[in-house]
Order: sequence, then structure tokens, then C-alpha cells
Amino acid sequence: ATGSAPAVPIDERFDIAYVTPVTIGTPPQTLMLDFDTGSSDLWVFSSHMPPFQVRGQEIYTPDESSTARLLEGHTWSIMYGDGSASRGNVYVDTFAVGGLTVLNQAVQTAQQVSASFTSATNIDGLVGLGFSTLNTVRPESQLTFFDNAKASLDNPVFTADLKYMAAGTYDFGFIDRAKYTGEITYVPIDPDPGYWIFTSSGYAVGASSNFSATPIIGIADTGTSLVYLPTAVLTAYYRQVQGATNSRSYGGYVFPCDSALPSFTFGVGEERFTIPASYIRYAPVTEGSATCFGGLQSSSELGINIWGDVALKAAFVVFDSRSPPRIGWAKK
Ligand SMILES: C[C@H]1CC[C@H](NC(=O)Cn2ccnc2)CC1
Repeated sequence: ATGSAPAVPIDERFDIAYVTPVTIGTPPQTLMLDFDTGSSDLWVFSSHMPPFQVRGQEIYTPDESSTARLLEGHTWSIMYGDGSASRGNVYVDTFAVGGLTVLNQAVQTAQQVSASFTSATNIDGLVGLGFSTLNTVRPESQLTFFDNAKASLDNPVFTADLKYMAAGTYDFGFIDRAKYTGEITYVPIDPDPGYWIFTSSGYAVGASSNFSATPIIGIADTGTSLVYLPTAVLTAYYRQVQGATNSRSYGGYVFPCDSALPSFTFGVGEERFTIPASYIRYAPVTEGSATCFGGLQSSSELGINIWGDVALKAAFVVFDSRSPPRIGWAKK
């Protein structure tokens, strides 16, 4: 089996996040979910939430699905790196995305979500694509939809083709030769932490002329908007940007929106990927401001570097869960 589904930016102006249509239950209930390689819970806005926490999102109502079964005594609770959180109980039901159907998928129904999820009116929940070891359901942890689908996929892979201010694609079970150019460069993944962690071979400010061959260990995270890198890398980059400062009040590097920005190049093995300046001029700090927030930010408080959407949309990325797992990067 294979599947293919669109990854649609939730906002016309900035690629804050991408959502993908899925159906859950019988008859099918359609929700738009954020496919997140940085976590491993499949959770949805649901009929079990207080109405004031729902602000336009689609909800899953298990009582209206003839195939929904409560997973007795099971609960979940998750907090993300940005401080957002959600928790609730668990059903199993039929889950379908892009022509792929998984029977008896654990669907985590929210009973409570934090304010930032309520405010994200175009995100109806998340689909974790990390390793199932990270799943928060207790007393028995549950499998991701990809792990449930894996055995029936033509190949145990999924790919991300995210795009700048346009709809991209998630493919499951196959690698679409039409979505990339040249060859795919694969590097090993350490699955133990549960993230898609790999080592980048280095970086350059601007094109790859002055490349610094220094290992950068980080996660490929479709659920994170920006790129978070070590301070040394950040200062080297923003040193080239007129008026750039690391603003405590705005919580990161900002610069005048009309400043000239260099591109940013990162290495995967011998291959080099360049993030265009336009992706790094991420967004005005507030609507209409002449001060812009950078797409490259510091990972110093995180303990891990993160290759979020700003980097992922500069490439075609293969998440290969053969044994041992690996990640592949190609130009497009
Ligand atoms: C400082 C960074 C801030 C952004 C963090 N990313 C996430 O929290 C990803 N995510 C998933 C669901 N909602 C958000 C990573 C750390």
C-alpha cells in the first residue's frame, strides 16, 4: 500500500505550520491535522472538550462513530517544546490519510488543550510521526499511525515535501522520483531518543563558499516552524545582517525587515542545502511591524538543535524506518 496527502500551510502569509486532511471513524469525520515528526501522539480536538476551548476547529465525536471503541482506563498528557500542552482519554477507531487506512488506530481525544492550541484555529490536532517510544498514553503506550501502517506499506518510509507559502506533500510507502532532483543523501538516525535525530556535517553563511565542517546534532521536526541552532552558528549568521539583535523582549533574533539577508547553507554528508534568505525573513514581530523575526533562532535553551520547517522546505526529505533507520535529503 501507499498513500499521498497534501501539507497545507495554516496561514496565507507565514508557514507557521502545515495541516493534512484525515478521516476518522464511521461514517468518516474529516479533520485537518499537523503531521509532526517531533512527537508520537495522534490527538484531536474532540466532543470531550469544554466548548470555550474550541475556536472554530473541527472536532472528533467518537459517539457518532460506529467503529469507535473506548480504550478503558487509558489517558494521555503531552507538553511540547513551545510550552503548549493537551491531555485526555483514548479511543481506537478507523484512521485514513491519503488513501491509506489503518483499522484500530489509537486516537487520543482531547479533554483539555492549552490556550495556544485553542488560538490555532486551523489545527484540529496532531499526528505524531516520531518513534512510538515517545507516545504518552498510559498505562499502555500506543503506536503511531505510521508504525501501524508500516507492514502493509510497499516500503517502510514516508517523505516530506514541504513548500514555502504553498501546499506540499507527505507520501507514505514510496519515494516519488518526480519530487526531487539528483540523488538522495542518507545519513544514520539514532532512534533511541525517539526523534529523527541525525548529524549535519556543517554550515555556511550564504552559499557554501565558506563552509564550516562542524558536526551539528539535531532533529528533523516537521512540527516546528523555525530552525534552532547553536549560538556560534547564529552569531556568525546574524553578524552579516544590518541591525540584527538578539531581543529578549521578542524572544529571539530580530532585524529590520528591509535588511539584506544572506542565505544559510547546511551540510548532509557531502551534500549542501541552501535555505533562501526569504525563508529566514520569517515574519514581522507584530502585524505591520518593520521589525522581522528570524527563521534561524538559538537552540541554547533547548539542549537539542532543531531542523524545523524553514529548513525542511528547502529539501525533499525521506524518513526511512528500515533497520537501522536513516534520513535522506535531496534537492528539489
Ligand atoms: C524553542 C522551540 C519552540 C518550538 C518547539 N516546537 C514545538 O513545540 C513543536 N510543536 C508541536 C506542537 N506544537 C508545537 C521546539 C522548541
